[in-house]
Amino acid sequence: MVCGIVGLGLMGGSFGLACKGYFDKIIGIDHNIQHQEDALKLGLVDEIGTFEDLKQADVIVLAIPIRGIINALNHLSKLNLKKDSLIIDFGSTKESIVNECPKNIRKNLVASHPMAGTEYSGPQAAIADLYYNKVMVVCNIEDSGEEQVKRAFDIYNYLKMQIKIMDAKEHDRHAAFISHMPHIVSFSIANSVLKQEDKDHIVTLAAGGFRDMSRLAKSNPHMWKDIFKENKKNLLDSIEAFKSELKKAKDMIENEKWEELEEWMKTGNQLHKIM
Ligand SMILES: NC(=O)C1=CN([C@@H]2O[C@H](COP(=O)(O)OP(=O)(O)OC[C@H]3O[C@@H](n4cnc5c(N)ncnc54)[C@H](O)[C@@H]3O)[C@@H](O)[C@H]2O)C=CC1
Ligand SMILES: O=C(O)C(=O)Cc1ccc(O)cc1
Repeated sequence: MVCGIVGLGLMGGSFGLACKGYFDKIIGIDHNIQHQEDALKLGLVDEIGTFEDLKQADVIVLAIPIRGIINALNHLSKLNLKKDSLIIDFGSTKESIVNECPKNIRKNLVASHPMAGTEYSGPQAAIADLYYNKVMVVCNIEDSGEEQVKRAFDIYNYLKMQIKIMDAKEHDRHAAFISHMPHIVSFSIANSVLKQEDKDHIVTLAAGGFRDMSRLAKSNPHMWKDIFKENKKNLLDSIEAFKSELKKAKDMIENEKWEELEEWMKTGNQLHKIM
């Protein structure tokens, strides 16, 4: 079986590494020549190709930013793909992808979101066990072909992933609160500390907590701009919810409601009991 991976960065590269034993051949496509060379050197794919080569692919993986995925789907809809080929996308939002997928290839697409990743990007960031034991959210499977869903699930099982089925609109709402807003908060922490503090004090006083809270601020701004743009409405709601908690904390501190503040923190302690 032949696989074509579009986007040889963290997600596409890691998929290539992990699926070596599943496919007979993996063709990699990337618009960045350096990334093509790195992907070959790192053994993420067997060869570098073009969109035309995807005509021979049984499985096509789109691991590029969301608008790029939608453009690629439009491009694929005009190619003479194998009849039952499976197209998987790894976009972090799902509603625009399922809504804007051209009708003639909608059955080929199994819209997926791996709840796995890191703050690093590019082929050098690829790791073989990125997907191992992680959740793969699959959206609106009723619009995908039966054969395609079966094949996608077989690949996810091969990767030892836990499959969860979700409606795309609901997925985007939940992802805004649980994944996207925390990234905004981390960037806000990084920017506010950079404005207030100098390098020496940051290095001296950065303990584990600060490193944990600011880790996501290392993430790729280009990729995240796309995610925030696609999920604008839900993201704004999640920022409002966060602002309201921050204001509550500020008011309790200002008015010296220390007992109330302690209770509020005890509520926050509950989160990690369910994860
Ligand atoms: N980074 C993460 O932790 C996660 C990312 N995702 C999603 O996966 C997708 C890929 O993300 P990453 O692998 O992290 O990004 P990345 O930046 O590491 O890799 C993307 C690769 O695609 C190439 N590329 C971009 N646009 C292209 C195009 N139009 N045609 C050909 N090549 C193109 C880039 O040169 C780069 O090599 C994004 O949609 C992202 O939202 C999903 C889950 C986790
Ligand atoms: O680095 C982390 O902890 C992440 O949260 C990575 C991540 C980024 C984007 C996604 O859509 C899913 C996971």
